[in-house]
Amino acid sequence: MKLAILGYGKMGKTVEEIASSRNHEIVYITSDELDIDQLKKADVAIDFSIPEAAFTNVTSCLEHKVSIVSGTTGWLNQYEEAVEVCKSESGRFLYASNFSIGVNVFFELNSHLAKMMSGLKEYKVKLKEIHHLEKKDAPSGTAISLADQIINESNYQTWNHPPQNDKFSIGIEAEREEGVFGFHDVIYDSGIDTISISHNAKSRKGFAHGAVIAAEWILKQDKGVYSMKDVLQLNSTT
Ligand SMILES: NC(=O)C1=CN([C@@H]2O[C@H](COP(=O)(O)OP(=O)(O)OC[C@H]3O[C@@H](n4cnc5c(N)ncnc54)[C@H](OP(=O)(O)O)[C@@H]3O)[C@@H](O)[C@H]2O)C=CC1
Ligand SMILES: O=C(O)C1=N[C@H](C(=O)O)C[C@H](O)C1
Repeated sequence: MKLAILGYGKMGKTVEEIASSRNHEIVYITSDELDIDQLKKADVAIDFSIPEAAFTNVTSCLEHKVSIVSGTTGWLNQYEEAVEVCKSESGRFLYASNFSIGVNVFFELNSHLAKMMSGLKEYKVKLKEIHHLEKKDAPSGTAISLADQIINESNYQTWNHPPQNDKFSIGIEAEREEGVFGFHDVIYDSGIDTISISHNAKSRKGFAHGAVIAAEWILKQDKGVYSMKDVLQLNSTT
């Protein structure tokens, strides 16, 4: 495939490495405002940029008939608007807060566990994420996805960062530590015991690999808005 990389930072460079190893042609790389003539050389673009640029990058791709896979976090207040642009432009758009296969398995576990725990009122859930010092947004997009999944399966109504003392809110703690690629912990605590599930990324390769797989996959699909669940077709028990 002919690939454009939007955002040539830590993730953009890892995407370049993985895409090249899978023999894809990288036709455009930018860390700045889009050059539309360059962008139009691509079949598909992968965006790992910054929260302030993601919406424009996504919608510009859709308007110029370039399929778009975005992993940038911190811009989801504009996600529904991007979905509308995708529909009106008859484009192909896939967003994921986390592209790694391991985290997508973890998402399935999280939903299943939330459903099991929803009747056990003695447990209170909280989330913890740890990332490297350069991360711009907090809490992480993945932590927000985990919280939204729990809300869908339980009586929790919202999430808070930093955590608040509210029984209907899921507290999310975010720590920043040098060299951490991405750690997420879902913790159910009672007076008797603690149950927790966690995911720890050992590098950025899993995120980039998932994004390249998603880009390969989306080019075979009809117009539409997709998620990693569509790509991976994980066999969920929920
Ligand atoms: N969904 C997932 O699986 C994952 C998502 N992420 C998310 O991806 C994003 C990027 O992460 P990361 O690579 O670590 O961050 P970096 O800060 O290393 O990279 C971001 C890059 O975007 C560039 N940029 C700035 N403005 C634009 C623009 N208008 N168009 C395109 N690029 C631009 C920056 O350039 P400059 O430095 O010159 O400003 C920088 O090179 C974050 O939101 C992060 O949370 C990260 C890992 C996995
Ligand atoms: O910024 C990062 O590094 C990461 N961001 C994503 C997020 O916000 O969830 C995914 C991953 O945890 C790494």
